[in-house]
Amino acid sequence: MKPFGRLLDFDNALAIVLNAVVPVDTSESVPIKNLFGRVLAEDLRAIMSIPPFSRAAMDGYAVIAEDTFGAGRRSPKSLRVVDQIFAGDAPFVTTEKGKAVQIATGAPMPAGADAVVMVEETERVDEQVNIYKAVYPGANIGQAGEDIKQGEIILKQGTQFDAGKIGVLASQGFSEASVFRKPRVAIMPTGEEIAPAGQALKPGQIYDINSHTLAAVVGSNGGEPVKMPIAEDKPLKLRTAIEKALENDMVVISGGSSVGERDLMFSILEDLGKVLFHGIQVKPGKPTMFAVIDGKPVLGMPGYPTSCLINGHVLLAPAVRKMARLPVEAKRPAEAMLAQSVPGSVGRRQFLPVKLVAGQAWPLFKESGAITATAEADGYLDIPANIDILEKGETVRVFLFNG
Ligand SMILES: Nc1nc2c(c(=O)[nH]1)N[C@H]1C(S)=C(S)[C@@H](COP(=O)(O)OP(=O)(O)OC[C@H]3O[C@@H](n4cnc5c(N)ncnc54)[C@H](O)[C@@H]3O)O[C@H]1N2
Ligand code: MOO
Repeated sequence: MKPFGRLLDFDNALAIVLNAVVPVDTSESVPIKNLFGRVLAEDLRAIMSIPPFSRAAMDGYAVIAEDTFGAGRRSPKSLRVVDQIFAGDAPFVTTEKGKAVQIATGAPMPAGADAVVMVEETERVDEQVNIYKAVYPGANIGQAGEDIKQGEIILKQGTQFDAGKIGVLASQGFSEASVFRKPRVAIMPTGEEIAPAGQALKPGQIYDINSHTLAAVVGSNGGEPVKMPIAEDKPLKLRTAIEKALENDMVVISGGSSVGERDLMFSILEDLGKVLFHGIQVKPGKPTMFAVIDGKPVLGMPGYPTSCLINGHVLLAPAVRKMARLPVEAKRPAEAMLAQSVPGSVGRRQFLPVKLVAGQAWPLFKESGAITATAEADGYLDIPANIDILEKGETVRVFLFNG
């Protein structure tokens, strides 16, 4: 058994982890339908202006604005309708003074016309149209290049695709983009007592929770979770499993991080590489450890599901985001009133899951082994190490898991 020794404070632990992870620098081409959330690997320039041609922004009549000057409800201007253009038609008709062309929203403007009168402001009488409202030049027209100009950078390297940015890409007729490869994060559960779903439990066994919660954290922060088989707590087996997992960009191990007889992780990691810390002044998550092996980061998470998941949010997620080239998540805390008093954990900074109900924060922590606390939680309180008690009714800041 190996005691922890000196515990590191959380900010230092996070800094060590972030310092050791490197952003991926290889890219791949991904079809547009799979681009949501991906990170663009190069600056993208417009190959065409959008709209590519000036087009009607309203259904109505394309006119020479001057012909409508002075038009009013009681003094309409009458123009001769010479043609009709639908969206998708090639622009061929020309408008001359005294003439109008019936036009649909999105149809190319006929040469000569410089405005569109909305159909609501007109009355059609056979070949004539009465215009009841004057329009200024440019009225109700989407000008060519008004949205995007050919040659300009439309999306910068490092942009994360959301719905709007996918739309900008689509405007150019691009069906794929070059994005950074997702960092592959191997997730390795350990322990004789852990069984995979679908397998009957032997006495003393429980189903694997951590590899699934960690995979969700990795996936939602731009990484690709690579699930490894559950490793037995035997030195040789663990060592071989870790070596295999190191084929990926990062390895996250759950369990065996504490100081029990079978908690072998520290000595194996120290043997394979360098353990940079073991033990953080946080609750939950004290036994968390971090090593670097052949330049690859290896994070050892506590086996307890709540400890593992909370530290997944606060320690693993920022590391994955950095590797995936995503911005540091700007945590916007929501203010709430504490619904129950909470004892501090003197000497350990506490990340306490809470549920928000009508502006009140309800503490949910049960014990480190319970998974339901994090399932019900909207976020967590970040309680400093020197707090003895947080009183009911105090205003607290809740860091939302999806905020
Ligand atoms: N003498 C001490 N004992 C413990 C200390 C300590 O400081 N001194 N720290 C405690 C704290 S705090 C934590 S947290 C746990 C962490 O222990 P380990 O990381 O070594 O994890 P295990 O012992 O392997 O497992 C703990 C618990 O979690 C269950 N588990 C493990 N993996 C999974 C999984 N993939 N899915 C679901 N549940 C899992 C495991 O069965 C155990 O019940 O140590 C305390 N002990
Ligand atoms: O540090 Mo442990 O993770 O409190 O349960």
